[in-house]
Amino acid sequence: MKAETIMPLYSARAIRKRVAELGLTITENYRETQQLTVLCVLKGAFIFTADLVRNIKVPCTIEFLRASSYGNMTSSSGEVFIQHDLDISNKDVLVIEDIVDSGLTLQRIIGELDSLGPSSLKVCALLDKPAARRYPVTIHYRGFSIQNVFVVGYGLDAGGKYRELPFIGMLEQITCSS
Ligand SMILES: O=P(O)(O)OC[C@H]1O[C@H](OP(=O)(O)OP(=O)(O)O)[C@H](O)[C@@H]1O
Ligand code: HPA
Ligand SMILES: [Mg+2]
Repeated sequence: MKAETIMPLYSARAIRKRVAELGLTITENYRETQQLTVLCVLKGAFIFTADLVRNIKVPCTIEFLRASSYGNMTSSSGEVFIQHDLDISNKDVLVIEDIVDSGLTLQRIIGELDSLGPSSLKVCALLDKPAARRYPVTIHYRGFSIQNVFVVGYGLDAGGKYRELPFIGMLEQITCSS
């Protein structure tokens, strides 16, 4: 029998502190911008985006894009399903991701958004897993760099579970004798 445990990695307090720092840096870098388009990548980035935008002191328009490739698995299916109804022509766009793992999702999103003619396109990711990267991508604002482990909480899921946790933890599967 398999059971799951979660080993805490970043507490709610540590996340709050880092999100505030990111907000300050982003505010500084966009201080001349009239209206920043913040693009939340659903579902994983919904909590991070909600917290981050309250730390960005520049007028924002919040938009959403749906990207999915993991489904119920802990490794990428290799295909990314993307859905949106964006009009970002001539807009300053900041893409918000919860995690960049293989890089496939972000690479596909950037390809799609580039074709829509934004005036600038940058990426903010809470978590970066550089050891897992297979598709090169640029992350302009990074919360934490983590090892090659599967993490959950603060928006991140495993098969749809654990998004609601206020902290980020490593998912561990243990085999129990029954
Ligand atoms: O760098 P990659 O290997 O592509 O992995 C990163 C992507 O995978 C997760 O999305 P997922 O497909 O699980 O959808 P979800 O956000 O709805 O959970 C995560 O939220 C990122 O968007
Ligand atoms: O480590 C992860 N956790 C949750 N979702 C993910 N999607 C890519 N990597 C991860
Ligand atoms: Mg997921």
